[in-house]
Amino acid sequence: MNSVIELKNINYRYPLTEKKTLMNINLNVEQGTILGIMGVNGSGKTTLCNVIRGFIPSFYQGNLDGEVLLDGKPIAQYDEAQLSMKIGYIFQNPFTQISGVKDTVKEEIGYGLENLGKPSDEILERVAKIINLLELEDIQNKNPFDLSGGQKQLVAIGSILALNPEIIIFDEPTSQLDPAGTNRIFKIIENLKKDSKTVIIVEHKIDLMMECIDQLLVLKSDGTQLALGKPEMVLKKLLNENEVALPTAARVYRELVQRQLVEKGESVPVTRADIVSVINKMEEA
Ligand SMILES: Nc1ncnc2c1ncn2[C@@H]1O[C@H](COP(=O)(O)OP(=O)(O)OP(=O)(O)O)[C@@H](O)[C@H]1O
Repeated sequence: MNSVIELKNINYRYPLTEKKTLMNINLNVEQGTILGIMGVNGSGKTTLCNVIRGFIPSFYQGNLDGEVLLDGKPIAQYDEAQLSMKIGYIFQNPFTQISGVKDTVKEEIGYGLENLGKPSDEILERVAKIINLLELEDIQNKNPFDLSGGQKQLVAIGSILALNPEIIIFDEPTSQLDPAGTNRIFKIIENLKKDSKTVIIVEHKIDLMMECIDQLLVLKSDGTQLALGKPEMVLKKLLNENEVALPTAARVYRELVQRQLVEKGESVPVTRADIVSVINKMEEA
């Protein structure tokens, strides 16, 4: 498999701050896989996304050490236009993503394509597809500023998906969404993987995140890397730490092990199906 994103020994300090926000981060994301990032508030998840997108150091400045490679090439060798086409970034705050220059949701979703100079029939076709995918039919003619927070978040996601980037970074994409909207986004993420897209997701709804990720990175509160790897192995490590909250499957498993109802195995259940299978086996025994 091709390594799409590689971070080698990343250390970063924001301007005018004394403490580094990220320390010794090493990461490798293969094409068509989903990386989940977990960590408490302020552990550096958004900062890390900004490093991968190249906003650090170009926009935020500060001191960045280490290497960021995209498709094996240093990120500094890509210009901003190339990066914006290659990597879609869905910001934590959807309000910052709305362009402010379009009067309707459908125009807003097509705005990025328009900037790329795509022909209008292609824009119309792609926008219609996105509206259908995100179920935005009822609000497609509304002004983006007249939308609720959750609706704005869906429009912001739609604007990025319309551009069809190879890599998509979702920084807390469901923070404003109700359960139906949240499920829609996770379905879309699974479909992106089927389309061989590479996805990075930061999400506090960890149970849902566990259902779709291939690799899990956990940041410590001091900005260092606590664990990276297959979720079942990372969660095994987290069982003995109090650094972050565990997903439900792992918490239930830890309780069952502590009560000596199941024997501790090589890996830890990650998904709902995993823990159901542990419980079924326990009942059979
Ligand atoms: N522009 C900035 N200048 C200086 N420090 C910053 C800046 N942006 C973020 N920080 C600091 O960097 C640290 C990491 O912030 P970051 O937003 O990356 O964390 P996070 O893990 O994404 O948090 P959350 O879960 O709350 O979104 C925090 O201590 C924050 O105060």
